[in-house]
Amino acid sequence: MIKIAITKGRIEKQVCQLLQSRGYDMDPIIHKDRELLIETNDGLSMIFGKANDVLTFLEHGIVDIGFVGQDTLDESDFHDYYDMLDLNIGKCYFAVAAYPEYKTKEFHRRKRIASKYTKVAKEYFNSKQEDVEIIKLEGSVELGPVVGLSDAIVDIVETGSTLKANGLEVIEKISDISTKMIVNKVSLKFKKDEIFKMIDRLNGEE
Ligand SMILES: Nc1ncnc2c1ncn2[C@@H]1O[C@H](COP(=O)(O)OP(=O)(O)OP(=O)(O)O)[C@@H](O)[C@H]1O
Ligand SMILES: O=P(O)(O)OC[C@H]1O[C@H](OP(=O)(O)OP(=O)(O)O)[C@H](O)[C@@H]1O
Repeated sequence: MIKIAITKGRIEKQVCQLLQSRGYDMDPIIHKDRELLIETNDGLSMIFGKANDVLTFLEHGIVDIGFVGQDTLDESDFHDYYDMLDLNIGKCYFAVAAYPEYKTKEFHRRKRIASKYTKVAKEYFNSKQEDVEIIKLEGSVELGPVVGLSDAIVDIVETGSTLKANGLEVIEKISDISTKMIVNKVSLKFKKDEIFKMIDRLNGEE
């Protein structure tokens, strides 16, 4: 049996649809109610959790495979996994965003940057050799500039409509995000054939 953790929320449905389109029996998932662990008829055991918890389950060997966004991987300090496949879904990107005047404004103090992804934000501004103050927000990060808490934000942009609705714009794109299939290193040793079979199926090669 292959044990899988799928990130709940936005990408959950797309991952399940992809598995279904590649011939996996997703009926037990489609008809699930509030259950968090489901076993399918073709030997998959699936749990659904918050993005960071998917990494925790994989790190502790509870699951063999995780389906998780690159954003979560970028923000995490855990790197001891194999990044096996880009599913090409859940596509969006990290960007610095602010009011248009940010580009021409002169700052006589450290800029304040709000983000849910403080590690990504820190690394980005470090790479620019800019010393900024990073302020952690848990969500609705666009509020940072709107309420005057920060000069800019580092956040996920998909359609850009949240930025637009709040008068903000992309100042600079940082990096692309999509959903990845990651694998526990020990699992790849002991369940190599099953895992590669799944990769082939997801690649449409079987
Ligand atoms: N517009 C988007 N905003 C945020 N995440 C997106 C977007 N589009 C795709 N994603 C991907 O979906 C994943 C899950 O996002 P989702 O918003 O469902 O959960 P979350 O980030 O844990 O937020 P919440 O705390 O609201 O549950 C993200 O990690 C990212 O990889
Ligand atoms: O470019 P868009 O298509 O508008 O998508 C981007 C928005 O979606 C995400 O927020 P989410 O809805 O997950 O809520 P949150 O801000 O509370 O995390 C992200 O943080 C942006 O706010």
